[in-house]
Amino acid sequence: MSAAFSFALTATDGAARSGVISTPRGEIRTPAFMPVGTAATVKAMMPESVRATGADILLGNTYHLMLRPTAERIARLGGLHRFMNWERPILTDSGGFQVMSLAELRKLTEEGVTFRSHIDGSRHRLTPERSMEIQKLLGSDIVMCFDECPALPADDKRVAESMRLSMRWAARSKEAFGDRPGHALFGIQQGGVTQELRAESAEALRAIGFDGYAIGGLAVGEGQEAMFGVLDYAPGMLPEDKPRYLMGVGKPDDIVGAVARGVDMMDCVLPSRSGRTGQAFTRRGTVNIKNARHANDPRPLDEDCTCPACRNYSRAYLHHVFRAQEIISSMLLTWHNLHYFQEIMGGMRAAIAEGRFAAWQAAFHAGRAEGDI
Ligand SMILES: CNc1nc2cc3c(=O)[nH]c(N)nc3c(CCN)c2[nH]1
Repeated sequence: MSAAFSFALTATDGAARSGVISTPRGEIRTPAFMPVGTAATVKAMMPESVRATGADILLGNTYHLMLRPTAERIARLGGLHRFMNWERPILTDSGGFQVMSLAELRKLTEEGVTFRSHIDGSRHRLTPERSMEIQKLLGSDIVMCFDECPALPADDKRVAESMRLSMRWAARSKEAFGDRPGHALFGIQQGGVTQELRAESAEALRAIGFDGYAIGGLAVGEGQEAMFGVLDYAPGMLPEDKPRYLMGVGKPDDIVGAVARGVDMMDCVLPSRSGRTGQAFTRRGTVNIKNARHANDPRPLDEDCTCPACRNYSRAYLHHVFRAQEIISSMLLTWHNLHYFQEIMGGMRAAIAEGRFAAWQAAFHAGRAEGDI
């Protein structure tokens, strides 16, 4: 177990990279997909099941945990790892994005954001300093700077002002984070879809200096083409020897396209949230299990999948328990989706290490139907 936080690049293939992030709580194989455990749980999954899917790290959220059960209570109970029985690495987001998308009566100033809880209407304030304090109380291994992610559509002036505010907040986050061996602080690049603003943001973050660099401000409705357009240049603006984390992405083909452009880490609620709404991702395309055509189908979701849902259950069964709103429906579909997402990551890691990523990417796309299967 290393006492420090470090990143080792082990292979590159075109712009794609594979490597290992070492932390005191274990290693993270990159490219990595992080399941989202917003309220100290990956919904419908036991932590040991999350590990069984192949996840090395999961994500928690400052915003949700500060409101309920509060960071102070989690700290008193031994920190987030003990609290949720996940002893491997945890990355926590800093709260700014969630405040803007969830909270009510938000007020944004240079100091930070004041808002009312979407749970009980209580008043709260988040600043770079308070966000660092909360993430320290939680005990997360990778801490995110407190930033603002502008909602689209936004004109260049608004995006530039927002990015520059986030860069001032990044400096305050770094100052407040202090020197914490074994813990990492990641800066977050902003700048919308404007290359000059992305470059200005990358330079500002480099000057401050971080253990890793996230690409924020994307997957907010710009669409895959515009997102890939930014990813054609943004990862290369960030330090080559540090992890690059694309926030909030994405569908399987988004993830593959992002890794092809140099991204090392991603997180997304899609596999878990879709699992609860009856949508299963497979190598041949998407299965909407509530569709009547699955009612009598004895086959598994995916004959080539080794997850518990595909090994032991038919589409007919999954169709039945979804329609009956049985709890096992969310459990099985979430497990399958997270297993499949980790299979994609494992396939890419091996392909990059062996210099055959282009062939792997072609095979990935060849097997997929556009619509539902
Ligand atoms: C789903 N799309 C999406 N875009 C994001 C951008 C940021 C972003 O720009 N900043 C932060 N702090 N988080 C973001 C998140 C949350 C990641 N769990 C995003 N999610």
